[in-house]
Amino acid sequence: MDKLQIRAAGPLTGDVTISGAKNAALPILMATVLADDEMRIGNVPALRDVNTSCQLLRQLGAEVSELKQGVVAIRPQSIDQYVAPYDLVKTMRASIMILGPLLAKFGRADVSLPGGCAIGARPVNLHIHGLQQMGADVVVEEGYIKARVDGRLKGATILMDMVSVTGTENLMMAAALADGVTVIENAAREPEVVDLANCLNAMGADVRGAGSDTLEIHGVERLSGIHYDVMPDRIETGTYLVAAAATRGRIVCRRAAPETMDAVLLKLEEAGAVIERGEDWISLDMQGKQPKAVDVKTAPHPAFPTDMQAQFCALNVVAEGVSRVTETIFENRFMHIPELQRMGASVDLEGNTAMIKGGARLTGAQVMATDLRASACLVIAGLVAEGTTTVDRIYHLDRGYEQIEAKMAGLGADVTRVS
Ligand SMILES: CC(=O)N[C@H]1[C@@H](OP(=O)(O)OP(=O)(O)OC[C@H]2O[C@@H](n3ccc(=O)[nH]c3=O)[C@H](O)[C@@H]2O)O[C@H](CO)[C@@H](O)[C@@H]1O
Ligand SMILES: C=C(OP(=O)(O)O)C(=O)O
Repeated sequence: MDKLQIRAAGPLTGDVTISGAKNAALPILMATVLADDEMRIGNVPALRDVNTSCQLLRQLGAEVSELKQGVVAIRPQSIDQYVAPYDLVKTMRASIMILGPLLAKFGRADVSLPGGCAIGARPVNLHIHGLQQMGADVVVEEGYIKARVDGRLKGATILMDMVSVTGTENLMMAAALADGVTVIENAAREPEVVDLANCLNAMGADVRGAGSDTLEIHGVERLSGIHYDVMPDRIETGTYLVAAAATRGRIVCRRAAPETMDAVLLKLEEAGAVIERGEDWISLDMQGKQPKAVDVKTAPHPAFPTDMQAQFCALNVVAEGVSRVTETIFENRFMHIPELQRMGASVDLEGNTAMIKGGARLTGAQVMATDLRASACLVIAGLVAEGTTTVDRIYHLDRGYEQIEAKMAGLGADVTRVS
């Protein structure tokens, strides 16, 4: 199993090119099922989850090209299977987003229940309930969600009990081909939801209100194949910016989407970073100074994203001062804390809050990645620790960071992959 070895190499400096967003690419790949002809998706990151999605589409019978220079072509016309099996779904929770498109287009879908994962239980009751409100017959049997509808789904008014990103996306995709108008209230406002809505609209859908908490989707009878480029990854961008801040560095993120990152950029400024931004770039300069500790509380967009919480824990551990990091989205998203403690971090966990005493002198250790962003947190800690840090189980990292060693090397970091 691959591991990453990290040795401190001073402040990160230079330019890094940001990849397409995992969390936008995955729903958009699932949305290709809805099209009547070929879809070409660009700016697709070469990630394990993207491979899994392509494998899933192939399993359904779609013709899927190899990913070349960020472009994948998908011909959904040959789909003749409607089952997302456990073996694929267990490796990628986002597979649940095949449920809405398959059901809307073909009237049937059997999708394995994703089950819990390291960061929490992550139920999918809101996805199921919304489809039932649109007239689907849904049962959970033998570990599978089995959904059927005779003819088209029907437009409905759906109030989401909680803000759910993939829940909103699943129902938006289903509603795109439904008969009538669907209103989704308390919808997620994440930029990736907007990117999916833009893609659907370019295919001929009529989705209104994306980016607000109320979506109105006027169902259409057919959607066509188009070329669509996925938005830049705001979490990857944030991760490199935090890594630069922790090492007192100075970097520029190219092909980024600054307008999607307000909460994170504000926190970095509070930590003492000088941030500048253009249309598609963000620069960060710590001017050689130690970062200041910042309090963080995660919440749905536009508040601070849970997918950046672990990276800010690493920053706060080496920053000046004390901080509180509160996680409100997932019940078990502090698996990185015990690993940071093994490297010398001073952190007390009290319920959903980490109380962090900054200024730690971290030392390299063997640590275990338990989920995607926890892995990124440990890489950042390794960049400032004395000695060698070995991060095990980096298959988590490969779900979300394209060519992390090469990108880190381009910024002067000493990060190598060992088998
Ligand atoms: C592929 C993708 O886009 N993943 C992102 C997506 O995950 P995902 O869409 O799975 O996360 P949700 O927004 O659905 O989860 C938010 C909260 O709602 C709860 N919930 C959700 C659905 C449901 O049916 N019932 C329920 O109770 C969850 O357990 C969680 O506590 O949004 C998360 C929150 O920003 C991010 O961390 C993930 O990176
Ligand atoms: C939790 C994440 O992803 P997923 O929903 O795919 O597990 C993430 O991107 O941090």
